Amino acid sequence: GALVSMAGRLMRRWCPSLLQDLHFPVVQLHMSRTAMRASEKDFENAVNQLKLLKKDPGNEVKLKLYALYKQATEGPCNTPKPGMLDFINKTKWDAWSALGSLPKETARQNYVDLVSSLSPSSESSSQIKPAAADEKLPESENVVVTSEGGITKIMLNRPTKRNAITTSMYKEIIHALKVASTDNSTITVITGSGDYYSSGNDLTNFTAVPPGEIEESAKNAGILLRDFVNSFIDFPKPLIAVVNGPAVGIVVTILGLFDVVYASDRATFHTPFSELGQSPEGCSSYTFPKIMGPTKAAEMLLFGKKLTAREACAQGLVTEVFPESTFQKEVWTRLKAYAKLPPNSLRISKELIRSTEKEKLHAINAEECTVLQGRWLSEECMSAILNFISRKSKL
Ligand SMILES: CCCC/C=C/CC(=O)SCCNC(=O)CCNC(=O)[C@H](O)C(C)(C)COP(=O)(O)OP(=O)(O)OC[C@H]1O[C@@H](n2cnc3c(N)ncnc32)[C@H](O)[C@@H]1OP(=O)(O)O
Repeated sequence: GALVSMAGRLMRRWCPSLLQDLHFPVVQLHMSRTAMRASEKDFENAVNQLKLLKKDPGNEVKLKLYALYKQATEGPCNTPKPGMLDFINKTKWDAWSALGSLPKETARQNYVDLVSSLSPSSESSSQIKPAAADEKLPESENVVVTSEGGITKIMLNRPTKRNAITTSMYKEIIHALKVASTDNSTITVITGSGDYYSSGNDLTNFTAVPPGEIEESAKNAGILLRDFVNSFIDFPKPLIAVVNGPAVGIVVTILGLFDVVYASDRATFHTPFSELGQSPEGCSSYTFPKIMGPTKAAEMLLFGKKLTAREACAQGLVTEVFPESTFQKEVWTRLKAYAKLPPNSLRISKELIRSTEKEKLHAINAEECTVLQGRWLSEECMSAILNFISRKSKL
């Protein structure tokens, strides 16, 4: 105990030197610029952007940046572990080593994402604005955003297509979450209109691609998906899914990133990736085994087992199930009460609950998107999508 407390005191005393040390990667990056590949341009920009930061991001973030930088430029940590009393170098080594075999490209991307989350616009939005009059946010036809009584509601509104998510809807949801993260609401809710919560990715997103542009299109879809999932990972306020009916694919996988999930007893939860020649996304390859255990997760993610709302609740994916007849009334009564809680307290508590996982989730998201990008170009996936379009297959 005495040793630990002495170590703590020393660590605090040595903190300034830790901060100075962590500037080292910036200098080294410029020396090794010639070794960069094309996609490293963003990385270089991020390093420059970091130098413009007005606010010190704190030791924890600097340590993450250090580790990501080392992983991105040198790969996995294989240098000898510094001695117990070499606190600073040991802390840095631990952070780098914790990234395990994270691919260099993913580390680079995570570095860029982390720096962009520290940009001046994020800095200025770290505080909730004081309560103001309820406001109506700009609406689009397929994603309807309203804000009232401390609740921002993002409603998927394409019921004739079972609320399938088009490319522009992904962008609209990203935008809606960005606005909601700094508006005067306390909580944010995502729900669907009509009978379905959502049938997931619109399978025609991939069919209007001219020949010769398929690879480029898969790459763009990978970037869009990564940004979409990142906006859930980083969302700072309580995020609640009101699952009004069946849910398929991406809208199921991202549930592991929500704080609370309420479901009607009519809802089902289906992730038919293998059937579609695809692979899990939305960080579900990590969150599902963590939430429900690896064998239950495998049944869903590998074999596409569809869960009822009650089964999903028993597995921990859903918080509570309500009878369809009283679902809307009960859920919204509860949410209205939650929205009266102190917003800053909710935000700070969410940060405590989620912050330790954030970096890992970003890494998993990037990896899942890379894998999925490859899957979209596969024969298995293309023929599954063609089957759906030509109505030979339905889930
Ligand atoms: C860029 C990021 C990519 C992220 C990747 C995410 C992966 C996933 O989300 S995988 C999941 C993809 N979703 C599906 O495979 C669902 C496919 N849909 C169905 O199997 C069925 O439509 C249904 C079981 C959801 C509903 O069946 P139901 O009999 O009630 O209705 P339908 O007559 O089939 O559909 C009505 C209407 O809606 C269109 N539609 C439904 N789902 C989709 C969809 N996912 N993509 C595109 N269109 C969809 C369906 O074609 C019908 O349209 P028409 O009335 O014009 O024929």
